[in-house]
Amino acid sequence: MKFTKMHGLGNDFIVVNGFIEDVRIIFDKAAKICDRHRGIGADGILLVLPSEKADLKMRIINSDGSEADMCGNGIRCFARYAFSRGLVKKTNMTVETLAGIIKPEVIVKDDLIESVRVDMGCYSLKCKDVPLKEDVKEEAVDLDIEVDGQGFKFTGVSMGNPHCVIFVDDVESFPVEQLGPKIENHPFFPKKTNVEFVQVKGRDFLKMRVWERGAGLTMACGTGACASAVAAYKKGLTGPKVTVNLPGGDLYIEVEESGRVYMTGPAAEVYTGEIDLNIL
Ligand SMILES: N[C@@H](CCC[C@H](N)C(=O)O)C(=O)O
Repeated sequence: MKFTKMHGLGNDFIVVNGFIEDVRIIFDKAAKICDRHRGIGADGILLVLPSEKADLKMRIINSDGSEADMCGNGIRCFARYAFSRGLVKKTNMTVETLAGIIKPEVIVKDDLIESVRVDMGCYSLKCKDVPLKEDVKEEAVDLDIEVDGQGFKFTGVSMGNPHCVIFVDDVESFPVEQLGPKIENHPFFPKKTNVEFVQVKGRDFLKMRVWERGAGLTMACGTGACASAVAAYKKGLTGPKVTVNLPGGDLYIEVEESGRVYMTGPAAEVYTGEIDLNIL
């Protein structure tokens, strides 16, 4: 199987072109392919597929083999891959995902791809959309959760995939690896959840670390950055446009009154390779 290794702020992916590869076997082998010691190694796999509803379809498989509805860093890599290989000829494209049609735009300057701006669709704070086990409130803002005997306030956000955003005083020293997996698997979240720990540094600046559903600690999460920006804005902690600083770098997020969210950031290609999946 031929593949391309890409990343968005260090959130890394194995991209496979489903127009030329038989991708069916990948679902069973995903965890082995993503293993950093015995496989290629990545936070996830992106499948490039034909679509009847959009220019292309993207499927996302987490490093534990589970399928995700959406991936923010992934869609920027996907758009760069599709544009640079001529699968889509225009800089604006539509991509079918399990979270609906997402619209990335490749930003080209001096013949080089500088960044990708993505219309991520609309967020939802409704408990049933996040989803939360119980429909406790009209909006999932400032709900209580207890882990390891400690209580936290969280905001549940759907960006097509589930997010639990927790504001903390000092994100650098926060025990993300200890509490992240417990919140990911907390009974509140029937489909599990991505978990963002966020420090407000200013009206237009957030610092965030993430524990991802199905992938654990990653250097960045695009949908997580969008969910954090939404939660901060809804709580009045920031304005609608923020830079979100993650361990892998910065993303720029804009939240519109309509609920539509835009994300801008880089996407990089690292190398192409070929692997015999029978040996895994
Ligand atoms: N890293 C991604 C999110 C990938 C999917 C996520 N782990 C899930 O299961 O929802 C991003 O950049 O958004």
